[in-house]
Amino acid sequence: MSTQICFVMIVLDYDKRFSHNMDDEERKKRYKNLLTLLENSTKLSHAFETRLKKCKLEIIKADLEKANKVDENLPKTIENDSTKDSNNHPTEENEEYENYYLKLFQQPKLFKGTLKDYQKEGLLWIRTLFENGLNGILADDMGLGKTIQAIAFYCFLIEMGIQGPFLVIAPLSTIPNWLSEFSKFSPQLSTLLYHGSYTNRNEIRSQINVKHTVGKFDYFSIVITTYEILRMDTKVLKGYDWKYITIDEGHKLKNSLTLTSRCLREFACTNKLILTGTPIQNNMEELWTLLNLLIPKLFNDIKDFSSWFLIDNFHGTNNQIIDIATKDEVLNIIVKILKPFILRRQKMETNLNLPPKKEIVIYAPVTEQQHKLYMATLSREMNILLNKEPAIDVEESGVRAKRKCVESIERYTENRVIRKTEPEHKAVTKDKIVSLVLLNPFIQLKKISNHPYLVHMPLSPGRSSIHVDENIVKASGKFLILDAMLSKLKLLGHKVLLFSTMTQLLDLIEEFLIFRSYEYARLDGAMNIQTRVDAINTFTNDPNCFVMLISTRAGGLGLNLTAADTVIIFDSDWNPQCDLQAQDRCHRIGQVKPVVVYRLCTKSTVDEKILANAAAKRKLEKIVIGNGTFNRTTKVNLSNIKELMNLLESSDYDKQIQSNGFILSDEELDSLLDRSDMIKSTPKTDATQSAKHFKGEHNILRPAK
Ligand SMILES: Nc1ncnc2c1ncn2[C@@H]1O[C@H](COP(=O)(O)OP(=O)(O)OP(=O)(O)O)[C@@H](O)[C@H]1O
Repeated sequence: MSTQICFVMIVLDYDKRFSHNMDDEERKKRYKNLLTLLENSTKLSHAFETRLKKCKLEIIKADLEKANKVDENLPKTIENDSTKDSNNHPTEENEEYENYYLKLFQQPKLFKGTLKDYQKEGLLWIRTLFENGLNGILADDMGLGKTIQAIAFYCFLIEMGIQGPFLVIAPLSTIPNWLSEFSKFSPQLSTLLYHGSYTNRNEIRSQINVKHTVGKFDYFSIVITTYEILRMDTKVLKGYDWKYITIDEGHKLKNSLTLTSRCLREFACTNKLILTGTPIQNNMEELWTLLNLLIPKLFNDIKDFSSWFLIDNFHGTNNQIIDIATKDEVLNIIVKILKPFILRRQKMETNLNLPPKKEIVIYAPVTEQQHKLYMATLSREMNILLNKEPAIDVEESGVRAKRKCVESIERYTENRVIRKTEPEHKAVTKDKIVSLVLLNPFIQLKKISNHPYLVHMPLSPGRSSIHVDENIVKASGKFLILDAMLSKLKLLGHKVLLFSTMTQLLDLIEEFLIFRSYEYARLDGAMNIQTRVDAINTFTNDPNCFVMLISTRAGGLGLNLTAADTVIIFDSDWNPQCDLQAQDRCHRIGQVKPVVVYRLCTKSTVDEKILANAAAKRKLEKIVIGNGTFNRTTKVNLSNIKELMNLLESSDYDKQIQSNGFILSDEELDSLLDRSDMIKSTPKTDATQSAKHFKGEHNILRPAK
């Protein structure tokens, strides 16, 4: 049965089930759209896959020829394509035939590195879309070199005589990385950072249309700017005739109503590439937003998309989710439609041989102070919360309350929900400050689960700064665990990335690190580009710099921090993709040691709720893009119940550990920090390149003898 007939049958079935929600006209229109999408997508997928197979075959042949072992049995072609090529490409009877496909797979000369094979495939994919007048989402796992593939594509464009101007839009935190990757991998190309004050930007603009020459090619600088500047300067920037726009960390566009999405829509440039390691963050609408921006003709109606895709609620049981996902095979069809426009390779599918990574959840105990504040928040006992009752004063646990939390809650937090919420109660006394967020008790509970000082901060006598002594550790279960872990991690020579969603908490951890005399660097949203670069350089190059404190939202994107081999997620983000972004800062190309991610969670508190919510949210990503859905080798069948169940049941963590008391025993600590299981399985770091990569597949392509 042809795909189309099969599809029509599915559609008819679908028609019956959902007819009650739509009028006839509307329904017909949507099915027609879906049909057209599927048809176009299938053609495009086929075109790319055929091209890729031919390239691979020619590489193998060239490789074998070089080794003087030409195999007579090798087929001349792998597809029974006609000798005519509608795109005017050389055909197999043409002498240039082999060279053509070999060249297709060569990296541009202006690119001064060595692309890995999967990156060459990526380049070919971007090129195939471009040559078909289409755009796409390069969604490779974080750290596989999306930046490099985009840079190589700019090199390719310039070598093709396309002069630009070209634009890269990226979050501020990834700008230093773009600049350094351009200068490392295409040092001959000129880039222009479009950033700074109004006057600065005015000056920079005069250089956008200045031509440069490299070899025999003329081109304009590659302009690099941030989302923020794009929003501020849309009017002027849309006036340029951009030939290619790359949007880094595209998941930040979130929905079509965001200012950045709307600004981007005003740009005339049709050729765009979105880079994101986490294409599905919360729901399918976000993915649609990206596709609508890139291919508005195909993905033009959000209602279509949401009417086909009915499984955005992932809080049901796995069986319920599977029921919805397999009904009408809609999921399978949607995936086929999306396939040509999304390329995603996961680390384990590449031949990079990255060292292993494991993730351990550590359940921290609740201290007495935390418990009292937590219970008081739940029952809204104002006396206790306002610290009018000596029983919960920090002095109770032996701490002499002394110092002051200077800043108000709003300044500290990056969570939008919190930012909007004014603290309902705030009282500063001689020796402490009490800050309560009673309008949203959930936030207050989250703070208490992390550290009670976020609610009750002791002040230094006569000074407006926090008082730090042993109690900064004793007051919080997570700090007790952190303290024990850090001293051993330091002894063992590890370097640590420590993430938190709250900058107020980072302040507190910073006080603790100073108290314990650990050297550290810090990266948060309030820092400018240069301070960020300095912090990254210090952490990377100074062997004594032990910890890098990073705010999850501001510093989790696009950074390369492979000097660390340990990640501590002090408090989890509501969006699990943010934590995944965070941990992949050090599990990426360049990492030579096994990586362990420790996620701290305070037992029996909202922390557990956040983790459960994160697990539910990841189900969407698991079944839509999990297990190689958008690579070019796996043939996933998302109507297969068993496959779906396996995906849904796959655990997000390798191990869960619960501390039995307030102090970790030596054995507990040793078992927590033990990496011997990983060292044994650490693969060689030198990945084998070139055509050897394809030889496994070569056997599959060979006709049976
Ligand atoms: N072919 C290559 N040769 C040498 N280094 C490489 C190559 N490809 C990638 N790298 C290095 O690997 C690291 C990760 O690459 P990059 O930052 O581009 O990943 P990414 O996929 O964009 O990650 P993220 O999603 O986190 O932004 C960088 O340090 C980069 O220089």
